[in-house]
Amino acid sequence: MSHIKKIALLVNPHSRHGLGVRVAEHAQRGFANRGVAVEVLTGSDAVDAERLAVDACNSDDIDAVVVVGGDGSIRLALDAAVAAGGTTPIGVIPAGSGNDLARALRLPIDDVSAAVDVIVGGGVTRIDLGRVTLDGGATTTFVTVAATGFDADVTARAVSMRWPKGQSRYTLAAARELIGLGPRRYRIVVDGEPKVDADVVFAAVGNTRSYGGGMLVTPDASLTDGQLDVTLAAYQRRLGRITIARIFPRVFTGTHVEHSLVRQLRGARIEISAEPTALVSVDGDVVGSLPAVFDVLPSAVGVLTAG
Ligand SMILES: Nc1ncnc2c1ncn2[C@@H]1O[C@H](COP(=O)(O)OP(=O)(O)OP(=O)(O)O)[C@@H](O)[C@H]1O
Repeated sequence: MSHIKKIALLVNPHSRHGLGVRVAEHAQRGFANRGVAVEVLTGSDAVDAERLAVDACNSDDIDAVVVVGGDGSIRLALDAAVAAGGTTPIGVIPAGSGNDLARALRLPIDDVSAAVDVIVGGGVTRIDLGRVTLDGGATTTFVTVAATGFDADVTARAVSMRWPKGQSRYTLAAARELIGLGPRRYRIVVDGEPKVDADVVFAAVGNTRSYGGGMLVTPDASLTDGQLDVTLAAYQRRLGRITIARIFPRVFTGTHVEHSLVRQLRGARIEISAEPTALVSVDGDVVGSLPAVFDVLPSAVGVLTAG
């Protein structure tokens, strides 16, 4: 018998341009059919949604907080679970644009009934969270990938575009950002050891393998290893734009890491600075700029997964 008897369903009505509401109705029927009681929570904004999620995690009669939304909403619920002591498991009904956490955990995407089955099954995997500390001390957690430099510039541009949808939005945004591409001197320290002092195009710090809807930027990252994976691309003045234009599409398959200008690092604490500075985005939201420290909160929270 499942121990999931009552859930709080945290719905982001704005995820994937409003799709979240319909997905939530479908999920509610699924839970009702399986005898699980549902309390629907819809915040008036992201801050209100996180407050509701913390209250639900602290409530004795809620067995899990289930998110209907994308990675931004999931991060909000995971933060709430950590704030409430990290014992309430988080379920995921994917309804975002990217759904990269769901991909990493092999959760059903575009199959609400199957996602409900996973949640009712009650299996829990404890996962790591990433954390960014910006200059001045402000912190933000992330669940998928923190991007800096060219790929944060691409993210910033892509999220501001209404068209096209899906991965082609990133390709178009990348083409536009290539026009103004220049080198930045990056210094990267991994677990106290200086590793990089070079002209770099981008450095991404991954908790999951993919971001942006399956782009395998840190293809060997694991949610359960207590480490963060870094992928960076060196800048070569002569080859700059052409090389990046060649490397970038290979991110979709993860084969970019085989290119001689691309390097991978792994550690629990990554310090990155750049001259000139570069944007930092986490889970697809721009949060500030370098310098920043990226570290891991190992096994911080439980997510409902199959088996
Ligand atoms: N009730 C709410 N009202 C307004 N904003 C919300 C609410 N709940 C969550 N949000 C915010 O909306 C943003 C986007 O939501 P979400 O990640 O669910 O969808 P998405 O952007 O379509 O998907 P993805 O992150 O996979 O690209 C997140 O940053 C999240 O914090």
